[in-house]
Amino acid sequence: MLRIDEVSRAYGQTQALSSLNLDVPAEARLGLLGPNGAGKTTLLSILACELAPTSGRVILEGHPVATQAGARQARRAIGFLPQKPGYVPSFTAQETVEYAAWLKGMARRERGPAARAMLDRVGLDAVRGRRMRALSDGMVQRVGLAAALVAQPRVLLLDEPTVGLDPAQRLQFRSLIAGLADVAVVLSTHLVEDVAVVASEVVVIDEGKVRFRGSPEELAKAGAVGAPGDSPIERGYMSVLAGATQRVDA
Ligand SMILES: Nc1ncnc2c1ncn2[C@@H]1O[C@H](COP(=O)(O)OP(=O)(O)OP(=O)(O)O)[C@@H](O)[C@H]1O
Repeated sequence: MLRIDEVSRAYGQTQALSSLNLDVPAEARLGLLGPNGAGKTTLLSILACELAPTSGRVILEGHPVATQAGARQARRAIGFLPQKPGYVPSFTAQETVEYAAWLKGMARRERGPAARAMLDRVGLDAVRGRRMRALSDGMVQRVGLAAALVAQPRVLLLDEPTVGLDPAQRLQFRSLIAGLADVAVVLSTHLVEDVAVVASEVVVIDEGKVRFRGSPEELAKAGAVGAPGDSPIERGYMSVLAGATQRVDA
């Protein structure tokens, strides 16, 4: 479905990603775990075709995304909820999602009904006329999800979507993601619990490289005796970061 091939990205002297390979199969549920600065946002922005790699290729449904026009086209197949999306505070929830539909090139007559249907799907039908500035953080995040899904993408990329949400909002958002069908999902997070609920496969990245790829159960098994952490998965994650375990078959 979506694949990156030997992708590197530098910002000046900082090497954010180094020769990274990753494939996202159709209907994948991929949790991307990594500490602050690991390269998660850079990786998702490249997968979303919003940021060009310094070297390497992005391949969508078998076709390399080689030009700016190609990237624009690819973005229609990809829904992206960035870590810090910018919204117009005076727009209503409905207008925000319709605007996203316009950016995706949807026809005028389709935008209103599609936005309404998507806001309904994320449980916000009752507040679709409310302005963005009057919504709670959890609601804003769900509007962002509706906007990312409005053009029915085949891949959905979510960059740390539960940061800043309270525990109830986090649970609600996670169960929304877990319930999505017909779309491949890549969710980046540094919260191990997000992965446990949402992902059937986990990729751990650190210092711009893939350190581990496997199921949440395999990550749990990777926990070294005495590793820090509150759960088996967290102990596995900490062990991978400490270099005690390495399993990459990405
Ligand atoms: N625009 C930029 N200019 C310079 N350096 C950058 C830029 N964006 C990211 N970096 C650096 O690249 C590295 C990877 O950053 P990135 O934001 O991709 O990591 P991350 O895993 O998403 O981190 P976080 O969990 O803190 O969001 C870090 O060292 C970061 O400081």
